[in-house]
Formats: sequence, C-alpha cells, structure tokens
Amino acid sequence: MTSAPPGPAASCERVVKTYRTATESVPALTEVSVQIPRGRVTCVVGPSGSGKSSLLRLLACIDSPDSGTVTVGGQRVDDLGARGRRRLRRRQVSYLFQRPGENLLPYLTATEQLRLAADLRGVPVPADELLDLLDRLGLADRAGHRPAQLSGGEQQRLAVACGVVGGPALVVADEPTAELDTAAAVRVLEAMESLAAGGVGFVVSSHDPRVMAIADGFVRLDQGRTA
Ligand SMILES: Nc1ncnc2c1ncn2[C@@H]1O[C@H](COP(=O)(O)OP(=O)(O)OP(=O)(O)O)[C@@H](O)[C@H]1O
Repeated sequence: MTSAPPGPAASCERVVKTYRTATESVPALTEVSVQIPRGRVTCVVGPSGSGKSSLLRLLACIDSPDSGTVTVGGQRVDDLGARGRRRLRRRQVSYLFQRPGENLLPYLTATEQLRLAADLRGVPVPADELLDLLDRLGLADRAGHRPAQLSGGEQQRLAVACGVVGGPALVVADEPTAELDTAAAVRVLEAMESLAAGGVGFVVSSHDPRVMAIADGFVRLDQGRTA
C-alpha cells in the first residue's frame, strides 16, 4: 500500500446544497463543515432526511455543492469540472452501496475484482498483496469465487477490500450493513476498522448501532445542519 500523505482524508467547509425541482427548492445541507480523518471510521448519523446521503455524495465527488468547499486527499474538488472530479474520484475515492451485489461485477472472481479495482485506480498492486488482502478479510479460500458464490457478508467484505486497494484517501459507505445479519455486519465492520489503520478514512452513514459501536468519531446532522 502507498503511504498516506498528512492531512485529513476529506473535509468540507460551509457547504450548502439545495435540490431544485420544477416547483420547489429543498435545502439539504446548510453551512455544513466536517473533517474526515485518515485511519479512522467516521459515522454520519441523523434522522431520515437530515442530509446524510447528500453529504456523502459531496464527499464522494458524485455531486457538487452550491457553495462552500470540498477537499479530498488534499485537493479541492468543488471547483473542478465533471471530468476533473471523475479523475480525482477514480484515484482517491471509493463508494460502497448498501446492497453488496451492487458493488461487484457478477462475472469476475474475487481476485479479479481486486485486480480491476487496482487497475482502475491506476496503481499497480502485486498479486501477493491482493491475496494478502483477501486473507486478512477471511476470504483467502474464496479467491476464485464469483459474487453469486459468496454470501452477502463475504460480498460486502470483498467490496471493502476493493474500496481500499491502491490506497485511496477516502472510502464512502452509505448504510453498508443495512442488508446484513448481525454476524455478517460485525465482520464487515471489523474489516473496515482493521483496514482504516492503513491510513484510509472511512465515512459511513448509518442508523445501525453496530456501526456506531465501532466508529472513531461522529458527524451528527439535523435538518441539514451539524447538530
Ligand atoms: N434528488 C433530490 N431532489 C429533491 N430533494 C432531494 C433529493 N435528494 C434528497 N432530497 C431531499 O434533501 C433532504 C436530505 O436528503 P438526504 O437523502 O440527504 O437525507 P438522509 O439523511 O440521507 O435521509 P435517509 O436517512 O432517509 O436516507 C431531504 O429533505 C430529501 O427529501
């Protein structure tokens, strides 16, 4: 793995995000400032509609704020065009969906998924490092399996591994354990906790007390503001 530069994995300063439809404006985030440290799991909590997904989308460089700044891996994102954002996202950010299957390609084995994730990031990762990563997540004997041959928890652990391979600054996960039973969720969370120690910052939105229990820090949102 590459060694992480200093500074937070990501941060935003006084971001404002309003969704505009034909008939109305919905304020989702108002002057929100947060820092997501490297080497930690940060949990974004708050009631439904408080802006958790909106914040994660900004940090993941999927969306842009109306105003305020977003920085990922030490680089400003909010003033980049769509192409620059895509490039930065590919190198520095991973995004994990709630449904394990949505994070993986059905026709690739576990090893091939990791190889593809590293290649897309543009970082050469030796085969033995990929196998080591699978081993650390308890997936060594699943290296040649495709997603349909893995349990939901194994799929999500593999997705976490793909998320960190090649050393991005930030892994963003929106409700990553919502589809898993407790035993599987705990193993996914242990994987995050152990991999965060390598220097990546995890930011996770959740209502799940199991996620909150392993979080190193919290961002609390209420009606689009930090509470
Ligand atoms: N594409 C959109 N168009 C219009 N309004 C939106 C859009 N996406 C989100 N919103 C609104 O923005 C506000 C924040 O939504 P967001 O999805 O960020 O909240 P959340 O905390 O993630 O909610 P939940 O826990 O229910 O997923 C809500 O009022 C929501 O209705």
